Amino acid sequence: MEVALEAKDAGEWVYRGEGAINLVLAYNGSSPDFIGKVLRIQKVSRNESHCEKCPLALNMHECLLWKETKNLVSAPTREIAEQLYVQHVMSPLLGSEHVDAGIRILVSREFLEAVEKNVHCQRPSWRVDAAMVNPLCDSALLISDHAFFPHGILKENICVSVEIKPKCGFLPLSEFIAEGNTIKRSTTRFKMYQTLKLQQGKVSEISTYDPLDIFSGSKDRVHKAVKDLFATPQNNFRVFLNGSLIFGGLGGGVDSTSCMVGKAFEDVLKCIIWAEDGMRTINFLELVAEAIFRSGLLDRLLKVQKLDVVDIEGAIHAYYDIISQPCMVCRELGEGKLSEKYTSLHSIPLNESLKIVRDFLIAATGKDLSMMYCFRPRKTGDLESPYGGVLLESTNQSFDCKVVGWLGVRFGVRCGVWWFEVVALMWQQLWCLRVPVEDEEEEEIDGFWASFIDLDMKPLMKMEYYYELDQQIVSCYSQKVKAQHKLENATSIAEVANFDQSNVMEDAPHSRDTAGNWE
Ligand SMILES: O=P(O)(O)O[C@@H]1[C@@H](OP(=O)(O)O)[C@H](OP(=O)(O)O)[C@H](O)[C@H](OP(=O)(O)O)[C@H]1OP(=O)(O)O
Ligand SMILES: Nc1ncnc2c1ncn2[C@@H]1O[C@H](COP(=O)(O)OP(=O)(O)OP(=O)(O)O)[C@@H](O)[C@H]1O
Ligand SMILES: [Zn+2]
Repeated sequence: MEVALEAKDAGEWVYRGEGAINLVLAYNGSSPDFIGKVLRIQKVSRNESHCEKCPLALNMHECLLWKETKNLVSAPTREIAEQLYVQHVMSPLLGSEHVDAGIRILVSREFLEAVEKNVHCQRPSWRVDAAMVNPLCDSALLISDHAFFPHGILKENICVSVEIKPKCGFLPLSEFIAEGNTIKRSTTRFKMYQTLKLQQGKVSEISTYDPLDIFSGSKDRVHKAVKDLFATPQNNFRVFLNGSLIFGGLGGGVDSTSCMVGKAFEDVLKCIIWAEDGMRTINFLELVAEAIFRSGLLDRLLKVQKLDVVDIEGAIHAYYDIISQPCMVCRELGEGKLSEKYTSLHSIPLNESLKIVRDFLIAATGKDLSMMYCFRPRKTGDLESPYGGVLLESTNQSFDCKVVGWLGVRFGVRCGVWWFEVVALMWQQLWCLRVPVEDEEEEEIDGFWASFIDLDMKPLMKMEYYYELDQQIVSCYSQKVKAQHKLENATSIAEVANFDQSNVMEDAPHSRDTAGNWE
């Protein structure tokens, strides 16, 4: 592989966003090889005393775990293994038409250092404090820029894209959930985690978003989810206009840099939603909900997430068997409390333990990925679009059907007289775009373009962390519920007055009573 990017190229790459592990740059130059692409560069934590070259390939136990997946264990570096994981594990599960595993290209150290300098002031400060571009990585991932419609980043086109990180969309049923953690069966991890995040200062307010709504399959609940995401975007909702963030936080988490709010967002939507003032945001959110609902993408995603059948409280036991270490969880429970179900989990064949943990980690990728939906209005009078379109004769407004068909529907609602005309046209177009896929299912690809991003393989060594975090989340939330009950039941005014909620929250529980409930 020849070095593709040198220091002189750094100026053509602009900051797009970042997560905990990667920094993403969009291409702003004129090379046909890079137009329509983003570059995903690995970061390194500032806490690490020295930068390492990108870590070597999978460790021994990971090789055991992924041995059945084509070429994964023989990959010379972890980065290549990760790319193969997207290609051979996640893409078949989520649909190859919605996943781009990307290609790796060589980058020089000088390129990475120049990029680090160039983007420094655009990065959220807490992300800067936490990590920097790893200058010792010699390659980066080149992926399709999902903020734009495929096959055409034409300067004159307007493209609005929406990024959603839906998180875990189901309540666990696992028999391995401890009695004291029963609350997990009725309250989402997302909701419980909000309490802990607030306490740790990772978010500034509790999100109103409920992942069960977006995965519900009910149009009204999907619409509610989108409105809630808009109200509390955190790192779950972002909107880009031609690749520039116009709504949501750049780095996620506590950073709530809403680049545009209220009137400003309403105004910027003028270029895509042709409705009267005060109605554009509402219409836009309905458009997004409609796209999510019709895409069916979340049904696929939910299946992937549900590969986690036994929950971390079951998978952790299988993990210790894989790494051939004594199980810390069973040890902590002690002889007296050790349930038969855990001991039987330790006596299953290794292949079954491997499957449990493998499926758990695939599901973990599914619970952390994001989706990008892309919308584009058609230029007035342009009937040559490769995507087919709808012409609203009354206003002479055309829509690229693959992108914004549903805008037409909303427009009809607002302007009653055009309603029937638009709906009739829409159905004709949508029907044309239904395509048969394997196993005779029908998949709808109408109205927008949708892709999955951030499909990283989760390291096996994160299992203990997952277990600890899960316990912490439940314990913190249980404590809050208990405190609320106490408050509700307080009979005397003095008791209410003396109640100091912040003390309760700061004093996060770490022990259980004899029934296994959090104290
Ligand atoms: O555990 P969670 O649910 O907090 O997920 C982590 C995410 O936190 P979130 O709650 O979405 O803000 C977290 O996102 P942020 O850094 O908070 O934006 C990462 O996505 C992390 O994955 P990785 O370490 O980058 O591979 C995610 O870790 P994984 O659990 O997916 O390994
Ligand atoms: N292919 C893409 N097209 C457009 N934008 C992208 C693409 N990939 C990533 N981004 C943007 O860059 C941001 C960071 O990317 P990504 O989520 O892959 O980073 P990460 O460090 O792996 O995240 P996490 O902390 O969730 O693990 C995304 O939130 C998204 O806004
Ligand atoms: Zn055990």
